Amino acid sequence: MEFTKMHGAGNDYIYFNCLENMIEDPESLSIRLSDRHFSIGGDGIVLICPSESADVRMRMFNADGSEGKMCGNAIRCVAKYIYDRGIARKDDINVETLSGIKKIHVFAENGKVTSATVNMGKAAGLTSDEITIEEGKGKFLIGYPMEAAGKSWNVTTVSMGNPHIVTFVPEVKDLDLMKIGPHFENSPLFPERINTEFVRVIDRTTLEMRVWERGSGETLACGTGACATVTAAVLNGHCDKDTDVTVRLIGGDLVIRYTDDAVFMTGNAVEAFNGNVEI
Ligand SMILES: N[C@H](CCC[C@H](N)C(=O)O)C(=O)O
Repeated sequence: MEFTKMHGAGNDYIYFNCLENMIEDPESLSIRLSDRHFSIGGDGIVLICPSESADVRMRMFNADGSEGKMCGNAIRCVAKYIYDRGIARKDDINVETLSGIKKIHVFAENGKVTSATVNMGKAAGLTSDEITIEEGKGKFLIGYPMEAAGKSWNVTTVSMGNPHIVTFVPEVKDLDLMKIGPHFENSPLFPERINTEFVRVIDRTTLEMRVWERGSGETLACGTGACATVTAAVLNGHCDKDTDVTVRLIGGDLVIRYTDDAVFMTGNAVEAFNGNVEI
Protein backbone atom coordinates (compact mmCIF):
# COMPACT_ATOMS: atom_id res chain seq x y z
CA MET A 1 0.00 0.00 0.00
CA GLU A 2 1.17 3.56 -0.72
CA PHE A 3 2.31 5.65 2.25
CA THR A 4 3.57 9.19 2.78
CA LYS A 5 6.20 9.96 5.43
CA MET A 6 5.63 13.39 6.98
CA HIS A 7 6.71 15.29 10.06
CA GLY A 8 5.83 18.33 12.10
CA ALA A 9 8.90 19.73 13.91
CA GLY A 10 10.55 16.34 13.53
CA ASN A 11 7.64 14.36 15.05
CA ASP A 12 7.39 11.89 12.22
CA TYR A 13 4.57 9.55 11.25
CA ILE A 14 3.72 7.24 8.37
CA TYR A 15 0.50 8.42 6.70
CA PHE A 16 -2.02 6.25 4.86
CA ASN A 17 -4.91 7.47 2.70
CA CYS A 18 -7.85 5.40 3.96
CA LEU A 19 -10.53 7.47 2.24
CA GLU A 20 -11.32 4.55 -0.10
CA ASN A 21 -10.36 1.57 2.05
CA MET A 22 -9.64 0.93 5.74
CA ILE A 23 -6.51 -0.75 7.07
CA GLU A 24 -6.99 -3.87 9.18
CA ASP A 25 -5.27 -4.04 12.61
CA PRO A 26 -3.59 -0.59 12.58
CA GLU A 27 -2.23 -1.28 16.06
CA SER A 28 0.05 -4.10 14.87
CA LEU A 29 0.92 -2.20 11.68
CA SER A 30 2.08 0.79 13.72
CA ILE A 31 4.33 -1.40 15.86
CA ARG A 32 5.87 -3.02 12.76
CA LEU A 33 6.33 0.06 10.57
CA SER A 34 7.54 2.40 13.34
CA ASP A 35 10.68 0.32 13.85
CA ARG A 36 13.57 2.54 12.68
CA HIS A 37 15.86 -0.39 11.87
CA PHE A 38 13.67 -3.13 10.44
CA SER A 39 11.04 -1.02 8.69
CA ILE A 40 10.16 2.52 7.53
CA GLY A 41 10.60 4.04 10.99
CA GLY A 42 8.54 6.68 12.74
CA ASP A 43 6.78 7.77 15.92
CA GLY A 44 3.71 5.87 14.73
CA ILE A 45 1.18 5.81 11.90
CA VAL A 46 -1.70 8.13 10.91
CA LEU A 47 -4.79 7.04 8.96
CA ILE A 48 -6.68 9.66 6.91
CA CYS A 49 -10.29 8.41 6.95
CA PRO A 50 -13.69 9.62 5.72
CA SER A 51 -15.76 11.81 8.06
CA GLU A 52 -19.46 12.64 8.24
CA SER A 53 -18.78 15.87 10.14
CA ALA A 54 -15.45 17.25 8.87
CA ASP A 55 -13.26 17.24 5.77
CA VAL A 56 -11.55 14.05 6.96
CA ARG A 57 -11.06 12.02 10.14
CA MET A 58 -7.60 11.47 11.62
CA ARG A 59 -6.72 8.28 13.52
CA MET A 60 -3.20 8.20 14.97
CA PHE A 61 -1.38 5.28 16.56
CA ASN A 62 1.74 5.56 18.69
CA ALA A 63 4.78 3.39 17.99
CA ASP A 64 3.57 0.86 20.59
CA GLY A 65 0.25 0.48 18.74
CA SER A 66 -1.84 2.46 21.26
CA GLU A 67 -4.28 4.91 19.69
CA GLY A 68 -3.84 8.56 20.63
CA LYS A 69 -6.91 10.76 21.08
CA MET A 70 -5.22 13.80 19.54
CA CYS A 71 -1.90 14.65 17.87
CA GLY A 72 -0.95 18.26 17.19
CA ASN A 73 1.99 17.71 14.85
CA ALA A 74 0.11 15.08 12.86
CA ILE A 75 -3.03 17.17 12.37
CA ARG A 76 -1.00 19.87 10.59
CA CYS A 77 0.40 17.18 8.27
CA VAL A 78 -3.09 15.75 7.61
CA ALA A 79 -4.24 19.24 6.56
CA LYS A 80 -1.17 19.51 4.30
CA TYR A 81 -1.83 16.07 2.80
CA ILE A 82 -5.42 16.81 1.77
CA TYR A 83 -4.70 20.40 0.64
CA ASP A 84 -1.66 19.51 -1.50
CA ARG A 85 -3.53 16.66 -3.19
CA GLY A 86 -6.63 18.74 -3.90
CA ILE A 87 -8.82 16.64 -1.61
CA ALA A 88 -9.69 19.83 0.31
CA ARG A 89 -7.94 22.77 -1.29
CA LYS A 90 -9.06 25.53 1.04
CA ASP A 91 -7.35 27.71 3.64
CA ASP A 92 -9.49 26.53 6.57
CA ILE A 93 -9.73 22.78 7.03
CA ASN A 94 -11.67 20.76 9.61
CA VAL A 95 -10.32 17.45 10.87
CA GLU A 96 -12.29 15.07 13.09
CA THR A 97 -10.36 13.42 15.93
CA LEU A 98 -11.22 11.33 18.98
CA SER A 99 -11.05 14.66 20.86
CA GLY A 100 -13.51 16.46 18.60
CA ILE A 101 -13.25 18.46 15.39
CA LYS A 102 -10.20 20.74 15.11
CA LYS A 103 -9.94 23.77 12.82
CA ILE A 104 -6.71 24.27 10.91
CA HIS A 105 -5.69 27.38 8.96
CA VAL A 106 -3.04 26.44 6.41
CA PHE A 107 -0.29 28.60 4.85
CA ALA A 108 0.73 27.51 1.35
CA GLU A 109 3.41 28.42 -1.20
CA ASN A 110 3.06 27.33 -4.85
CA GLY A 111 0.10 25.13 -3.97
CA LYS A 112 1.89 23.29 -1.14
CA VAL A 113 1.23 23.80 2.57
CA THR A 114 4.35 24.79 4.51
CA SER A 115 2.83 25.53 7.93
CA ALA A 116 -0.47 25.80 9.74
CA THR A 117 -2.19 27.27 12.78
CA VAL A 118 -4.45 24.88 14.68
CA ASN A 119 -7.21 25.76 17.12
CA MET A 120 -6.42 22.98 19.61
CA GLY A 121 -9.49 23.63 21.71
CA LYS A 122 -9.69 24.55 25.36
CA ALA A 123 -7.06 23.29 27.81
CA ALA A 124 -8.57 21.43 30.78
CA GLY A 125 -7.81 19.24 33.74
CA LEU A 126 -7.43 15.47 33.32
CA THR A 127 -10.60 13.39 33.28
CA SER A 128 -11.46 11.05 36.16
CA ASP A 129 -10.38 8.07 34.00
CA GLU A 130 -6.96 9.65 33.38
CA ILE A 131 -5.91 10.42 36.98
CA THR A 132 -6.40 8.74 40.37
CA ILE A 133 -5.79 11.90 42.44
CA GLU A 134 -9.22 13.07 43.57
CA GLU A 135 -8.43 16.81 43.49
CA GLY A 136 -7.01 16.40 39.99
CA LYS A 137 -10.18 15.03 38.43
CA GLY A 138 -11.52 17.62 35.99
CA LYS A 139 -9.35 20.39 37.41
CA PHE A 140 -5.77 21.55 36.79
CA LEU A 141 -3.33 20.29 39.41
CA ILE A 142 -0.67 23.00 39.70
CA GLY A 143 2.76 22.17 41.10
CA TYR A 144 1.66 18.79 42.51
CA PRO A 145 4.57 16.95 44.22
CA MET A 146 4.97 13.61 42.40
CA GLU A 147 7.50 10.87 43.16
CA ALA A 148 9.15 9.36 40.07
CA ALA A 149 12.57 7.84 39.33
CA GLY A 150 13.66 8.29 42.96
CA LYS A 151 12.98 12.06 43.06
CA SER A 152 10.13 14.43 43.83
CA TRP A 153 8.94 16.59 40.91
CA ASN A 154 6.37 19.40 40.91
CA VAL A 155 3.99 18.61 38.04
CA THR A 156 1.06 20.46 36.50
CA THR A 157 -1.65 18.38 34.82
CA VAL A 158 -3.19 19.47 31.52
CA SER A 159 -5.47 17.77 29.01
CA MET A 160 -5.34 18.85 25.36
CA GLY A 161 -7.71 16.03 24.49
CA ASN A 162 -4.89 13.74 25.57
CA PRO A 163 -3.30 13.69 29.02
CA HIS A 164 -0.09 15.53 29.95
CA ILE A 165 1.96 16.45 32.99
CA VAL A 166 4.43 19.33 32.80
CA THR A 167 7.38 19.81 35.13
CA PHE A 168 9.69 22.87 35.19
CA VAL A 169 13.39 22.12 35.60
CA PRO A 170 16.57 24.26 35.60
CA GLU A 171 18.04 22.34 32.60
CA VAL A 172 16.55 19.87 30.11
CA LYS A 173 19.62 18.88 28.08
CA ASP A 174 21.15 16.70 30.79
CA LEU A 175 17.98 14.74 31.64
CA ASP A 176 18.30 10.99 30.97
CA LEU A 177 14.77 10.58 29.55
CA MET A 178 15.39 6.97 28.45
CA LYS A 179 15.90 6.19 32.15
CA ILE A 180 13.32 8.42 33.86
CA GLY A 181 10.66 8.72 31.14
CA PRO A 182 9.03 5.30 31.64
CA HIS A 183 8.62 6.00 35.39
CA PHE A 184 6.42 8.99 34.55
CA GLU A 185 4.63 7.31 31.61
CA ASN A 186 3.64 4.27 33.68
CA SER A 187 3.01 5.98 37.02
CA PRO A 188 0.04 4.40 38.85
CA LEU A 189 -1.34 7.95 39.23
CA PHE A 190 -2.38 7.81 35.54
CA PRO A 191 -4.41 4.68 34.63
CA GLU A 192 -4.31 5.53 30.89
CA ARG A 193 -0.60 6.43 31.10
CA ILE A 194 0.64 9.99 30.53
CA ASN A 195 2.70 12.24 28.23
CA THR A 196 5.37 14.15 30.18
CA GLU A 197 7.00 17.47 29.30
CA PHE A 198 10.23 18.70 30.93
CA VAL A 199 10.55 22.48 30.56
CA ARG A 200 13.19 25.15 31.10
CA VAL A 201 11.88 28.71 31.21
CA ILE A 202 14.16 30.97 29.14
CA ASP A 203 11.99 34.08 29.41
CA ARG A 204 8.31 35.03 29.45
CA THR A 205 7.93 34.27 25.73
CA THR A 206 10.45 31.44 25.26
CA LEU A 207 10.48 27.93 26.72
CA GLU A 208 12.74 24.94 26.01
CA MET A 209 11.01 21.57 26.19
CA ARG A 210 11.78 17.87 25.89
CA VAL A 211 9.01 15.27 25.94
CA TRP A 212 8.58 11.64 26.84
CA GLU A 213 5.45 10.58 24.99
CA ARG A 214 3.00 7.91 26.04
CA GLY A 215 3.44 5.09 23.56
CA SER A 216 6.38 6.52 21.61
CA GLY A 217 9.07 7.51 24.09
CA GLU A 218 11.11 10.66 23.49
CA THR A 219 9.99 12.38 20.29
CA LEU A 220 11.62 15.43 18.70
CA ALA A 221 8.44 17.42 19.26
CA CYS A 222 4.92 17.07 20.64
CA GLY A 223 2.20 19.48 19.51
CA THR A 224 -0.30 18.75 22.26
CA GLY A 225 2.65 18.69 24.65
CA ALA A 226 3.76 22.17 23.59
CA CYS A 227 0.20 23.40 24.18
CA ALA A 228 0.13 21.72 27.60
CA THR A 229 3.54 23.28 28.32
CA VAL A 230 2.42 26.86 27.65
CA THR A 231 -0.84 26.28 29.52
CA ALA A 232 1.15 25.06 32.54
CA ALA A 233 3.57 27.99 32.18
CA VAL A 234 0.65 30.45 32.30
CA LEU A 235 -0.88 28.62 35.29
CA ASN A 236 2.48 28.76 37.10
CA GLY A 237 3.06 32.44 36.32
CA HIS A 238 6.01 31.91 33.93
CA CYS A 239 4.21 33.19 30.80
CA ASP A 240 1.26 35.45 29.96
CA LYS A 241 -2.00 34.41 28.36
CA ASP A 242 -3.07 35.87 24.98
CA THR A 243 0.62 36.09 24.00
CA ASP A 244 2.67 34.09 21.49
CA VAL A 245 5.17 31.85 23.27
CA THR A 246 7.91 30.04 21.35
CA VAL A 247 8.50 26.46 22.51
CA ARG A 248 11.97 25.29 21.48
CA LEU A 249 12.02 21.55 20.80
CA ILE A 250 14.77 19.29 19.51
CA GLY A 251 12.96 19.07 16.16
CA GLY A 252 12.18 22.77 15.82
CA ASP A 253 10.04 25.56 17.24
CA LEU A 254 6.30 25.67 17.79
CA VAL A 255 4.51 28.94 18.55
CA ILE A 256 1.72 28.58 21.08
CA ARG A 257 -0.84 31.12 22.25
CA TYR A 258 -2.86 30.28 25.36
CA THR A 259 -6.29 31.93 25.72
CA ASP A 260 -8.97 30.99 28.25
CA ASP A 261 -11.21 29.74 25.42
CA ALA A 262 -8.67 27.88 23.26
CA VAL A 263 -4.99 27.18 22.71
CA PHE A 264 -3.54 27.97 19.26
CA MET A 265 -0.51 26.15 17.85
CA THR A 266 1.50 27.20 14.78
CA GLY A 267 4.18 25.03 13.22
CA ASN A 268 5.50 23.48 10.04
CA ALA A 269 4.23 20.45 8.11
CA VAL A 270 6.77 18.66 5.91
CA GLU A 271 6.45 15.82 3.41
CA ALA A 272 9.64 13.76 3.47
CA PHE A 273 8.97 10.97 0.94
CA ASN A 274 6.42 8.56 -0.52
CA GLY A 275 6.70 4.81 -0.85
CA ASN A 276 4.98 1.46 -0.97
CA VAL A 277 4.84 -1.15 1.77
CA GLU A 278 3.38 -4.66 2.11
CA ILE A 279 0.68 -4.54 4.79
N1 LIG B 1 1.57 10.18 22.46
C1 LIG B 1 0.32 10.95 22.45
C2 LIG B 1 -0.20 11.10 21.01
C3 LIG B 1 0.75 11.90 20.12
C4 LIG B 1 0.85 13.34 20.58
C5 LIG B 1 1.97 14.16 19.96
N2 LIG B 1 2.85 13.48 19.05
C6 LIG B 1 1.46 15.46 19.40
O1 LIG B 1 2.05 15.99 18.43
O2 LIG B 1 0.47 16.00 19.97
C7 LIG B 1 -0.74 10.20 23.27
O3 LIG B 1 -0.74 8.97 23.28
O4 LIG B 1 -1.56 10.89 23.92
